[in-house]
Amino acid sequence: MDASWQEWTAEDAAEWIMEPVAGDDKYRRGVLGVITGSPDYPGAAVLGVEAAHRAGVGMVRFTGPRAVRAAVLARRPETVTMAGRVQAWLVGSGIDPERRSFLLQGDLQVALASRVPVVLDAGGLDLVGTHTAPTIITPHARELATLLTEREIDASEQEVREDPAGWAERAARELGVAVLLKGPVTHVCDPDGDRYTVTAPTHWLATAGTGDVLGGILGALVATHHERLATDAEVLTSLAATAAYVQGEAARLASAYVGGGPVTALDIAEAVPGVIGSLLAH
Ligand SMILES: NC(=O)C1=CN([C@@H]2O[C@H](COP(=O)(O)OP(=O)(O)OC[C@H]3O[C@@H](n4cnc5c(N)ncnc54)[C@H](OP(=O)(O)O)[C@@H]3O)[C@@H](O)[C@H]2O)[C@@H](O)CC1
Ligand SMILES: Nc1ncnc2c1ncn2[C@@H]1O[C@H](COP(=O)(O)OP(=O)(O)O)[C@@H](O)[C@H]1O
Repeated sequence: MDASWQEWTAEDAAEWIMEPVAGDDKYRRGVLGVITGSPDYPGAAVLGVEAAHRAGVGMVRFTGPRAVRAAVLARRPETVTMAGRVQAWLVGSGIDPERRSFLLQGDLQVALASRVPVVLDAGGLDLVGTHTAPTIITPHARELATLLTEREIDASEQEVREDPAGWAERAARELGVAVLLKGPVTHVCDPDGDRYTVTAPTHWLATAGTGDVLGGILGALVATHHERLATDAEVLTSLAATAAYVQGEAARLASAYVGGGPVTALDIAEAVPGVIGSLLAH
């Protein structure tokens, strides 16, 4: 690996966990707006919302089709489905970009016009460049290749897998946003030259829905750091590296709990509070 990439450590991550203080309430802590899931992929919405709650956000406001809302509320009744002000957005997990409904297009326009920081995942990746708010994209190799090819930068999934550092940097430069490129080693960078890696501590992470969980953790961290982000958008990369670190450690912890056995995405979300607790004790 290129020596200019810095591996993110527990000490680094511990600096980016916002602990509540006496003067806080749910709004001061930060509200995350979530537009994820679809009738085809309701589970992605459930997983992201679960992870955001577990990562310690003030509130989650969820927007989505009725059946998806019902699934989210069945798992996490703490979620608010009434529209209102938010401090950050998580958009795209479990959404098919080819099948965005009229209603969804309207919700996306409102979200992206609000100028608060945005995490774009999966079916929201093509929205990059349509708004001016601080933005981080969270593709895996195939999604990054597709996104770049759509912007007339030819890239194949194989090429991205072979040189994730190079393609993550190129994407950040060409698209003008922060990039978290998922993989066994996750690469996080931005156009200003911040470059961090997070090496997954277990390969059990390679299972359906763990990326949706990562989106929820990152959304929560972005929402809880909204005040800092208002003056310093560059910290998006530190928050993203922290999210990947927390996700990886949660997977390790969940797997250790079953003697090194397999974990599901929901197991990982449920292990997030334990990881955050140990980071705070650091
Ligand atoms: N619980 C949920 O709701 C979950 C929801 N999720 C949500 O799903 C959405 C899509 O995410 P993704 O990563 O699958 O997207 P994408 O890059 O388009 O991949 C498609 C490519 O994979 C390939 N392929 C398919 N099957 C294959 C096979 N058996 N073996 C080998 N290849 C196979 C397929 O190839 P094809 O079959 O077309 O030849 C195509 O190239 C996204 O919104 C995400 O958030 C996920 O997080 C999971 C949990
Ligand atoms: N071989 C691997 N070892 C460890 N972690 C992996 C491996 N492959 C993928 N990951 C991680 O698993 C997660 C998968 O996310 P993603 O590809 O978005 O899947 P999904 O869409 O099913 O949620 C990412 O956080 C990625 O970094």
